[in-house]
Amino acid sequence: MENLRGFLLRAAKTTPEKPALVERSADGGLSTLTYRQLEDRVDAYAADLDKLGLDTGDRVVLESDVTGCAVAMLLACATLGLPFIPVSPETPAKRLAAVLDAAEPALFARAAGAARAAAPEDTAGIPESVGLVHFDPDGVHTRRPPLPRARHRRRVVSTDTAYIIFTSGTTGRPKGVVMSHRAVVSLLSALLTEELLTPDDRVATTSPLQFDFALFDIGFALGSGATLVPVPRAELTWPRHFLAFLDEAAVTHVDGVPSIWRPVLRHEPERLAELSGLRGILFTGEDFPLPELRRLQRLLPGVRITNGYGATESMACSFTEVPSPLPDDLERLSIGFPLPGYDITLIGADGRPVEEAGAEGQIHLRAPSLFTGYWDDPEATRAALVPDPLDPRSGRQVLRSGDLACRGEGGELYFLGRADSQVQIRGHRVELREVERRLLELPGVSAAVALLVPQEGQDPRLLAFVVPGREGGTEFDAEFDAEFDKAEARAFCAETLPGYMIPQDIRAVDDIPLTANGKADRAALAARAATPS
Ligand SMILES: Nc1ncnc2c1ncn2[C@@H]1O[C@H](COS(=O)(=O)NC(=O)C[C@H](N)c2ccccc2)[C@@H](O)[C@H]1O
Repeated sequence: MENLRGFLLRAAKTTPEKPALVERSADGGLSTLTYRQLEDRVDAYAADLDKLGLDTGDRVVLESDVTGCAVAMLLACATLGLPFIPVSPETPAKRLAAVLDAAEPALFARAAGAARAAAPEDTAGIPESVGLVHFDPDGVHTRRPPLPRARHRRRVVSTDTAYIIFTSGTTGRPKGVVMSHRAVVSLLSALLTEELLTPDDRVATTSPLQFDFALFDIGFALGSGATLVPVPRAELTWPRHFLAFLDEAAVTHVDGVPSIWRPVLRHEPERLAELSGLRGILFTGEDFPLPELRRLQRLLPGVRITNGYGATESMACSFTEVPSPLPDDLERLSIGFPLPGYDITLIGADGRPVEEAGAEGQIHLRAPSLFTGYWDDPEATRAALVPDPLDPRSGRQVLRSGDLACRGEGGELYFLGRADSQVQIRGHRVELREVERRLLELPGVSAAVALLVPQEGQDPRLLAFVVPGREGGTEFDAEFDAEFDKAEARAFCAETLPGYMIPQDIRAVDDIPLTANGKADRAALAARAATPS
């Protein structure tokens, strides 16, 4: 029976004494949780939760960083058929309120020791109707029991909801991506065939629990019988501490979005090169700027770098090894081919399948891990889960991804950007990623973001921000800013881009503001752009 708990705790039967998690302990050392200890904690939590009288399908908001207790709590929820909704302790109160309002959970489970748990009225922001518990290595502690409810306890089946990830939908109302046990287990099982991990691997995970990259890492590591090593946020943001932690925990793999490497590449390239035990790096979520990727490869020759592509609505769909070394003339990374048992059709603007190489189409995904739908939003669901364009009468649905792609000569896929990021300037379609790619070819630039800032009654302004990154990097070298010649940069763009795609303003910045999940925060850049440079 496909259930997240069964799949993630398989190793408890075969190698119970192996470490499932290695994490920073309160005394500053490292603590280990074996698969048996993890399973015992899952069962203890499940017994405590069961006493609260929740019903199959009742939602549990799980507020925590990625820790052994959080993994045990989400597996306890999976055991009882309680969909969990992961949120980070840093989630702003307003956003948390929006998620609680949409999800109407029965219970709020807060990691003891988290900042908000220490607050005097830590029930603030949690509606009276929602129960509140704290959890720690000793168990689940009830602060406020959930309201009594009619119970229709039933068996948990594989199509039941394992979790709901609320993404900050562009419209402001958070969209809840509902994922079933079967969907998650099928993705993780398909991934096992890629043999990216062995049971001896120690996988550092760097994403917040609210990002499905963290849930993927938990499933990827534990499903492989390997060891999960959560990197504390406080240590992730300091390059020296980050590298020291990876070394101390003898990490063999590091999973994270591209931006986690920017500070390390700039401030500690030498120490990075000394990481001896590293075998693999996996990134996802957005393009990895090629200048930074080349430097990472040069510093870590022999480390396999994998480009994971996909959306929360299917968790993932392709994993492609980055060529090593990257050919000098390589312009963009491929997102390769879908996992075994997955299939992608590119659909053109005319609604017909795109066959020829180089032609652009929207990714439509056939997969066993498609999401159930958006929580309480049938309209958004219908827009994303559409009839199979190749077989409309079959009743089968495919994910209309919103991503554009084309195929190379060998059939491999290239991500071309979001369909909704197609922007128009003076009636011309602007491909923001084309602008970014050209800026990345400018000597001394290591990252670039292009964006359109709408203007009242006028054409929107095309702006760009670039991050300096010399070989061997140093602090934000002031002379870069002084010498960074905007006119020269614009002329450089003009050599290959049509006039309407040349940024009207290009600014050198020390860093790119990031979203909670570590992606470039274009909204923050647009706001920054509004202030005179
Ligand atoms: N490798 C990429 N290059 C370039 N743009 C990308 C890429 N992976 C996504 N994206 C973009 O990010 C969107 C999905 O964003 S998301 O729903 O927050 N999901 C993720 O970012 C992570 C994803 N669920 C995942 C988790 C774990 C393993 C693999 C993939 C995609 O539609 C793409 O636009």
